[in-house]
Amino acid sequence: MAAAQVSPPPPPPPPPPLYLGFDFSTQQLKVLVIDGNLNVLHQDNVQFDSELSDFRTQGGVHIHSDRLTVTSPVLMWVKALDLLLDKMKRAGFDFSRVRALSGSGQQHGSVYWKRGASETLNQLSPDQDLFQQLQVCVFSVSDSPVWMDSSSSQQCLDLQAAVGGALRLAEITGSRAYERFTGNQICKLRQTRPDAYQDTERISLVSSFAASLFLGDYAAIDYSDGSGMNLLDIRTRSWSEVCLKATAPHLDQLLGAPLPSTSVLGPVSSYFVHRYGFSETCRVVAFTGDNPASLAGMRLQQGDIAVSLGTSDTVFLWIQQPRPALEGHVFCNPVDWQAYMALLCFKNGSLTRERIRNECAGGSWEVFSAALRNTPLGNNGNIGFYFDTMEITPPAVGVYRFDGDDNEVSSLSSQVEVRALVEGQFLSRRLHAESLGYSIIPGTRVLATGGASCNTEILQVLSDVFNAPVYTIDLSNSACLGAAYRALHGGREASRCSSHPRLQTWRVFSVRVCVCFYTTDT
Ligand SMILES: Nc1ncnc2c1ncn2[C@@H]1O[C@H](COP(=O)(O)OP(=O)(O)O)[C@@H](O)[C@H]1O
Ligand SMILES: O=C(CO)[C@@H](O)[C@H](O)COP(=O)(O)O
Repeated sequence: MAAAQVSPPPPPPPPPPLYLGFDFSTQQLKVLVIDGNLNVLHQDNVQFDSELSDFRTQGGVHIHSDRLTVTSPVLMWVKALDLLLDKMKRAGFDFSRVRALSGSGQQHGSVYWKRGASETLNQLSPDQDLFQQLQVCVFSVSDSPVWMDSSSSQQCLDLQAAVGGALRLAEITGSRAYERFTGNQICKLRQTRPDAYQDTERISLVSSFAASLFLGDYAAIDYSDGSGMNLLDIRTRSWSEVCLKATAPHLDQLLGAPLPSTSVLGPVSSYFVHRYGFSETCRVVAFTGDNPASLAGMRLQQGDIAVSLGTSDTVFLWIQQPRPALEGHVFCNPVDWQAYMALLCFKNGSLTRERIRNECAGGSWEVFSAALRNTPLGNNGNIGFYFDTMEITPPAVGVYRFDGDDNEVSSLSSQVEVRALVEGQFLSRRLHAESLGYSIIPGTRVLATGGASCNTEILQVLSDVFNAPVYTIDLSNSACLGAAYRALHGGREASRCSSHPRLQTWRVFSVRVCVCFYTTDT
């Protein structure tokens, strides 16, 4: 008699796919993992100063002796990626489940690939880490200029003169000439280091540099981060001939063609497949700037104002039509290619708060927060404006303190100084936003993110000064989250859908008392 046929049990379903978002920001490299239901499953980071101390950065950068030039070692970013992926591997992370990855980078910074570098990128051996293979002969400039740099004033003046003035430049590129914007940095490099420039075969932004590592090939610059270069025509979304010509000959060949921020660039390079076990089908979605990625991560809606408290403080919002001005920036929108985002950037943000914390609160955020709790809203009229380094908005430097009678004073008591700083910072964010026409009206939501947004006392001051409720989500690195969302949606419009579950997790800080606003010219 024939034995009864027992069919084997069905194979277990494959584990659900995952999506990675990276953020190459000023002080650290971060990663965040989500599943297809947008649940955050894992987060990790590498701090540049402490975990890569051989590079001797402070706050992720080197400030040069002229106090204007600010750079970061490009190999530090490469080594940070080795370290982060090794940490994840050691923690047992299953890279084979990653269906797509994307990322963001601090805006405006530039990376210069040496002639022949693309071959090295194409032929990476999985037996060695990226740092070992990229440390020689791959970068023509080892110290990348970053967003904190303000050493290209002459190049800014020249560019504005060449295109017909500051407002004309703003009409084309979304911004008047700014020192940190990449085109002016490229122009300065060409003039001051012609040999290094001649030896360059490709120029990337920090975001497209990071995407290139994953792709094993040069990644395109996306429209949104490309808007921070003073080179892209934000309406035609192509390089502006007049700006290119004024910056460097044949620059378009060094930059490659820009692409929509939602582009899928291709599969991850075989290096990552063999070294970490990524699937060959894992896709790399275009990387973008950290502020554009935050806009995606915070799911900004029309009328919302986002305040990012990272290394820089930024204020940004989603806009439908560009209205470039002499202050602030208009970038192409990273989520909806027909829309735009407006942004103001303040250089003296977290690092200035850290200085005052060190001087007035013994280096403790807890003591700093207690000072905010123990001082009254409005600070009895005491106020301060702290521009430790040349500010971007407004272009000013120095520390200015005023007492309740509006007299300039040289010092304030510790607790009063803490409140004077934070109120002064947020007052400036509000005044500059309003002077550009961003209205804070009943119903406006202020959405806070970035490292300092974990501090509830700071958020309370933000709410009081903006006279509006401030919302946060339960994690402060919205750039990473936005990058993971962008990976998940793989360039699809769906990333704009408003019925997002994370909206349920916003926490609100409400206005305590209607603030009596200061009158000041700053
Ligand atoms: N508890 C806190 N209170 C205020 N600020 C904080 C707190 N924790 C971290 N920060 C600030 O967050 C900053 C880093 O923010 P983050 O968004 O991670 O920066 P970036 O993305 O630019 O590297 C630090 O410089 C620090 O001053
Ligand atoms: O220059 C700008 C925006 O224009 C900065 O916001 C940089 O993008 C750096 O971002 P963080 O590291 O401070 O988040």
